[in-house]
Amino acid sequence: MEKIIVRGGQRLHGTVRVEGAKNAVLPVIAASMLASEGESVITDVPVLADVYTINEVLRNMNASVTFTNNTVYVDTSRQLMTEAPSEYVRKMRASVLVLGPLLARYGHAKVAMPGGCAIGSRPIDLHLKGFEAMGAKVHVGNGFVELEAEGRLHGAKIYLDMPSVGATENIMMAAALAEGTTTIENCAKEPEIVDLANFLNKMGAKVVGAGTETIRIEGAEKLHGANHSIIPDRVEAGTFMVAAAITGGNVLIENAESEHLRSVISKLEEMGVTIFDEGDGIRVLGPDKLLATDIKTLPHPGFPTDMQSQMMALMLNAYGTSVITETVFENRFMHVEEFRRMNAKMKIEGRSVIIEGPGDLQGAEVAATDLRAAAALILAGLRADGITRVTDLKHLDRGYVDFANKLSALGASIERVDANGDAVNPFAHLSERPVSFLTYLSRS
Ligand SMILES: CC(=O)N[C@H]1[C@@H](OP(=O)(O)OP(=O)(O)OC[C@H]2O[C@@H](n3ccc(=O)[nH]c3=O)[C@H](O)[C@@H]2O)O[C@H](CO)[C@@H](O)[C@@H]1O
Ligand SMILES: C=C(OP(=O)(O)O)C(=O)O
Repeated sequence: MEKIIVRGGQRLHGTVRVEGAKNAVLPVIAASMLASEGESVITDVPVLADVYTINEVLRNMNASVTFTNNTVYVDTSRQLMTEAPSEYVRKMRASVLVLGPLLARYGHAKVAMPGGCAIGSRPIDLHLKGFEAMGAKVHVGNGFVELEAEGRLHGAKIYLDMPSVGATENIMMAAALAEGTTTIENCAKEPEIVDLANFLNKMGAKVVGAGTETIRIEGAEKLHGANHSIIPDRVEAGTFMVAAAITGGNVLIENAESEHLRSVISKLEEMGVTIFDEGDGIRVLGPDKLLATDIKTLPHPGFPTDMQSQMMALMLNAYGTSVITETVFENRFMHVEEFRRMNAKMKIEGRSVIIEGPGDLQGAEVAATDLRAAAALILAGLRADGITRVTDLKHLDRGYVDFANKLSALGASIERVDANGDAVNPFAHLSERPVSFLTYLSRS
């Protein structure tokens, strides 16, 4: 089994560049299926396992998809199949984002029902209620969800019980080809929602209000392919901010957008970290002594759940009592047990974790429980005494491009090795060799 081996104690310094956002590119590639003519050219695409998975989903439905040089070319002008291949859908929950585009374009869509995962049960009831309001019939059974509509979907007024990112995206995509106007109230306001709305508008849709709590979409009769570049990954940027902070380092994070990271920046500043905009990025200076703080995860612009475990690694090294409250996912504390293997002192109380710091973190063999936990354990290893070995790297590769090498370039003592202890770089030339990457992932 592959491992990342980290020797703690190096201060990070230098420059790192963040990639396009995973959580923006997946819905954008799904949305490209709405085009009945022309090619979509999507740039600044990160070379991630999830991108290969969504590309395979589309290819298996008869779309033409090419991924090279961080650019995805999608042509969906020929007739698509409306059932997504379960083999790939099961690898990634974001595959449910094909439902909205297929339903709107063909009046039919079928995918394997996504199950729960390591961070919670993750139902899709809000997506389905939205489709029903627009005229679709929903059948759930035998492990599948199937949607049918006679003729075009119609516009509807939809109120989301909670501002779900995926439901907002799916409904927005379906509404882009529906007859009439759809409003989504109490919708998600994440930067990735705005990026998707911008792409839809380039395809000929009329979407207004993205980034606020009400989005209005006037349906178009047809949409065409468009060129679009993906926004920077705010979670990758936040992860490198924590890497600089936890090691008392000095790192310039290029291509990071501070407007998307307000809540993270504010909490890091409370902990004593110095942060300022520089050029097209953010400079982060870690203090000698980190201070405790509290965070509560919330929908944007609140503190992102996708940064919760990385902040936990930081708080383990901060002076005082820190409390993390997770309100978005009911089960996103699996990494606590792994941190305990590293001698972390923390207590789970309901949806909160109480951390007494600074602990005396020691290197240990730990397993990634989800993709952000993978990064968080590596971050903890950067500061721990001795050697940390992190396994289950398939999670990491879903969301971080070349994480170990990027940290190594900043001065970390880190390497990725295979079962024989030989160095590996799974990302070398990947964009030219998607199939071998998928093979690699299924092995790791
Ligand atoms: C690919 C992608 O963009 N993933 C992100 C997206 O996931 P995702 O879109 O799955 O997250 P949601 O915003 O939908 O989920 C938020 C909460 O709403 C609940 N819920 C959601 C839909 C629904 O129909 N019913 C329901 O109850 C979920 O169980 C969860 O408790 O937003 C999450 C919250 O910021 C991030 O952690 C994920 O990284
Ligand atoms: C939870 C995440 O992603 P996904 O919704 O794709 O599982 C994440 O990016 O941290």
